[in-house]
Amino acid sequence: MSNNSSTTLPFQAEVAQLLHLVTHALYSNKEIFLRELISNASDACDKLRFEAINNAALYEDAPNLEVRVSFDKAAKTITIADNGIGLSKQEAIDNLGTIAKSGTKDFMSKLSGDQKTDAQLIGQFGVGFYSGFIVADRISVESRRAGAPVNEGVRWASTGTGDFEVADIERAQRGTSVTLHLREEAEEYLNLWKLKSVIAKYSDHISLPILMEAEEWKEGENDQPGDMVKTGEWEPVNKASALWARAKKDVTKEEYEEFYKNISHDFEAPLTWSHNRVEGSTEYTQLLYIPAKAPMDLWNRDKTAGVKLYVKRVFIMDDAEALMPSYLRFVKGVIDSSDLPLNVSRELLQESRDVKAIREGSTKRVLSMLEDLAKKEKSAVENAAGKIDVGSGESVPAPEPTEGVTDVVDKKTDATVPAAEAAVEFAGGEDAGKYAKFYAEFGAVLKEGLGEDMANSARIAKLLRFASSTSDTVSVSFADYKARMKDGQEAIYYITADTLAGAKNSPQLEVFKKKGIEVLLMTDRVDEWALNYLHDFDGTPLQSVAKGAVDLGKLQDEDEKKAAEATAETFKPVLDKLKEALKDKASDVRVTTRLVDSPACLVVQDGGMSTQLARMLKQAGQPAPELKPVLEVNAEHPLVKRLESAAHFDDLAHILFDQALLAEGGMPADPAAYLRRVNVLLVG
Ligand SMILES: Nc1ncnc2c1ncn2[C@@H]1O[C@H](COP(=O)(O)OP(=O)(O)OP(=O)(O)O)[C@@H](O)[C@H]1O
Repeated sequence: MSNNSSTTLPFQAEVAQLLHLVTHALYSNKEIFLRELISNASDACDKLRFEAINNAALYEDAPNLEVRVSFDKAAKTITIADNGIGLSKQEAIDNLGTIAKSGTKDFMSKLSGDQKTDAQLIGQFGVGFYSGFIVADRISVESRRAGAPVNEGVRWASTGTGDFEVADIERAQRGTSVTLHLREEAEEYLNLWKLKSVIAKYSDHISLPILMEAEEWKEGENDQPGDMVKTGEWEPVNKASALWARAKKDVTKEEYEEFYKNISHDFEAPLTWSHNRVEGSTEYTQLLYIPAKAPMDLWNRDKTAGVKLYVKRVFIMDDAEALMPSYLRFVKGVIDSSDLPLNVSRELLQESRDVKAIREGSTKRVLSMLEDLAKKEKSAVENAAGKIDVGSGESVPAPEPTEGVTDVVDKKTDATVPAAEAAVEFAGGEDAGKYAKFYAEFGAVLKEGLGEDMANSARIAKLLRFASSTSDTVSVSFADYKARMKDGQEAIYYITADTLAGAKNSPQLEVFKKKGIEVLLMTDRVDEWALNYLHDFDGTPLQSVAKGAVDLGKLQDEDEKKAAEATAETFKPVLDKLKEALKDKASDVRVTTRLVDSPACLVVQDGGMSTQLARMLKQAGQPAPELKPVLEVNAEHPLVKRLESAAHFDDLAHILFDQALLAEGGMPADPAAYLRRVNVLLVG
């Protein structure tokens, strides 16, 4: 293609769709365009700095990286220019005409047409460059990639409708300048003060200098009114120091929150954060945030990373798994190491012992943040209940000594205050309810840690919360449960089911209810899998009430046991007949004491896969073993008693089995046969 020739290309379909939405849904939040474009400019400078580690020539004759924001009142334009890595023509076509993000289709399908919820979603998705079209009806970009010849510049222009134009240009400066031709409604931004205040609000933490041309007042001549005129001097308008590198006392709550919004694309403030300088064999600064809301791609395995690794302020990578285990994939933030080598490949870094140490340290830090939130919540609840437990060390234990960690300055989430003081401070304060909020959003993800992070599984177990037969809200910890255990109770009992109602009304629970024994109700899909990895809590075994024979240990009195054995004996002939009738479905049939109101239930062998998990695997198209559960019958139940003299023994036997299956949310293997049998009995 010869110089100056211009080509028109269509946007990828998703871009065209997104552009339409962006301009409409984000209109009430239009000033974010400046944040997005400055953030791109800063990323481009980070990329140059990284590439220049091995190729200093890329700096050409301009080693000072910076972003310049300017405006032209007469032409009604704003320009954001950087001297970063720049774009080649092909990169401009690829990056400014398509959306390369994974999960784009999924995201598009979630949009509802409701502006408010869509705005939230789009915000999370990160519209980046395209946000310019909220305020501009035309954008032109001029760029040259660092190191490329002057005649390999590119101009990209679009009105943000169906297509864009690209042309070859000559461009002396490396880097990119983005010029927004403002819509009439956005002309308020043609004002130094306005632009400065938006930059201060959103981009103060950007570590590069953001420069604007200074203005001064000039008196009018010949009776003309005076005006502000540009002086030709460029002045920094941001603090230009990486926020995480500043001392805690110099960073306000608002700045921390704004930085979070910037790196996460979240509209909502985070629940909490922790900012520390870690000293020891590996030295680094960590600024880690817990979001208040789950992103829509929380379940997307190859989602974009939340934690970025810098080495001495140079952005290196955001490989999620290398920095944070997958069960903490909701964490956002920055880690800046002062002693990792800068000039090694990303692949090598992922293998590095230092990176592993950083990952371990950061995992521990996140767990302490969560423990902290949980403690604050507990003391708030206790105080609300009038149990002021100041400084007992119970509600707010002293912070664990973390070797080699120095607090950068004062406290935020890091409990550097003595326990007693902390308990008073937390009582019912703004932290009340935060852990519950966290748990509702991310509890199911956290549970994956039981299987994924054995080293921390005891800490993770303490952070888990469940509903129980005495509490519908997901608020019961294993420790709460243990504190309420009955004298002589030897296990923590739980049941897994698809729904809370299913769990609560499960026949397996009947004897526990009768005896007033609490049972934890687990309804997350991940529970069954995660619980496989947790055999006990603090020395007390965990026991599924749907597995193995019911064993209430010392809670079952001798008389009951004797009576049950006697019933089993007299009932033996019926049991044998039942076994024979159900030999294809049940691995065994036995009399149980676990039922009170129901005639029968299904259990699996101890250590076996539950019927619920097998069902889930099947639904997910995974191979699942054909399970033959044990049918347990309640010999006191009238329906079971009728078996002895039943004319339709076989039908009744199958009905008992299928009903037990239905009661736990399963489906008879042959529903039509089930109905036929019920009908035979109804008319008979
Ligand atoms: N000033 C710039 N200099 C160089 N490349 C840029 C610049 N602005 C954008 N780009 C390129 O265009 C791509 C798309 O930008 P866009 O803002 O849409 O998304 P992003 O920055 O990748 O993602 P996000 O905004 O979610 O962080 C960028 O990844 C980058 O490659």
